[in-house]
Amino acid sequence: MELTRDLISEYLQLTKPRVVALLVFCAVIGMFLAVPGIPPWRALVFGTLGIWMASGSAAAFNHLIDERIDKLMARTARRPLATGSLTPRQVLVFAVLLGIASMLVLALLVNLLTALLTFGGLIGYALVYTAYLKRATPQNIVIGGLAGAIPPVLGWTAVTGHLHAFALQLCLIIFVWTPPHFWALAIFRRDDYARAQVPMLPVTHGVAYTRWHVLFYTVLLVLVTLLPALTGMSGLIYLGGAVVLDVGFLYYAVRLLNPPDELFPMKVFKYSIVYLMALFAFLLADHWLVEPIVQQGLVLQHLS
Ligand code: HEM
Ligand SMILES: CC(C)=CCC/C(C)=C/CC/C(C)=C/COP(=O)(O)OP(=O)(O)O
Repeated sequence: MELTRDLISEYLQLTKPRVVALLVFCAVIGMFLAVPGIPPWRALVFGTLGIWMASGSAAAFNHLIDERIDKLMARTARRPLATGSLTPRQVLVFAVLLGIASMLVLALLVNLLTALLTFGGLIGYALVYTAYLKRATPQNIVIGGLAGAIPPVLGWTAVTGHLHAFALQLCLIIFVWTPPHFWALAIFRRDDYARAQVPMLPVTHGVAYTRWHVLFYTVLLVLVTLLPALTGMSGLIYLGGAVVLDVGFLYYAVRLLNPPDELFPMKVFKYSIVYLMALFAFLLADHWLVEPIVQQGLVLQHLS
């Protein structure tokens, strides 16, 4: 019994459950923003399940491909492959089965476009980012970030069956958010990356250079997060929330140039996660709270 529980927890760890939880949260918000009211239950349930399984499969492939690196880094040394509690064969079988199951769910129970785009995300993260970019260039996470940014688009297409510029705005937000999210952590963990010879920006170009990059992308992020309000996708509730969150991120990014202590980059990293979660929650709150008022207004206009 104890053994089974341990085994389940090892397999669960392969799916990077906390990262994937935020990815899926962003996808679900994409679903809600795509239509007025509650999206059809089929897209909601099977779309969420399929995107969750595909992301978990991509994460398991990442464990498999990164076994050597993960063993060398303190942050990842306790992962199932690094400790030997699972074999590469077990991880491969798990990743392939989860990937196939996700494609079947999405293609048969949601729609083909969502299945294809999700497959793109899976390949983008597991192969393009992990197997190639991560080892090849310090711009790895900028380009590879596209795979992690796609979930709101997947949510949107799961509900509507087609792409929309509004969904691409959400993708752009996560895309630009990824560099400050990751480089803040990479500054703190630079010795890990140096030991494993992974060419992350703080290792190849130094910490000072990376701090300025965090600030540059944070400024870009502030501008990009204004887009939903400027294009009429979202209203004042979103804008108010985004501005407050943006001021917070700018504060952290500027302070990172002269950090008060060694741990400060981790505070920036943690803030980035709260930031994205809250930003997407504001998108949903705005959509839900404003939409009935707009509809009521339209009805009143129609009656008068
Ligand atoms: C190429 C893109 C990305 C890179 C390189 C990256 C990198 C990382 C790394 C190295 C960690 C630490 C993980 C750990 O210690 O287990 C992490 C944590 C995290 N990332 Fe990212 N990330 C990326 C994209 C994303 C995206 C798109 C999301 C969600 C939308 C996300 C959400 C999170 C969350 C929630 C955590 C905290 C996990 C925990 O507390 O265990 N990341 N990220
Ligand atoms: C289908 C679909 C939408 C796929 C999503 C892919 C996915 C799980 C993206 C998460 C990004 C992430 C955790 C990158 C870190 O990898 P890393 O290897 O740099 O970090 P590590 O050192 O912690 O393994």
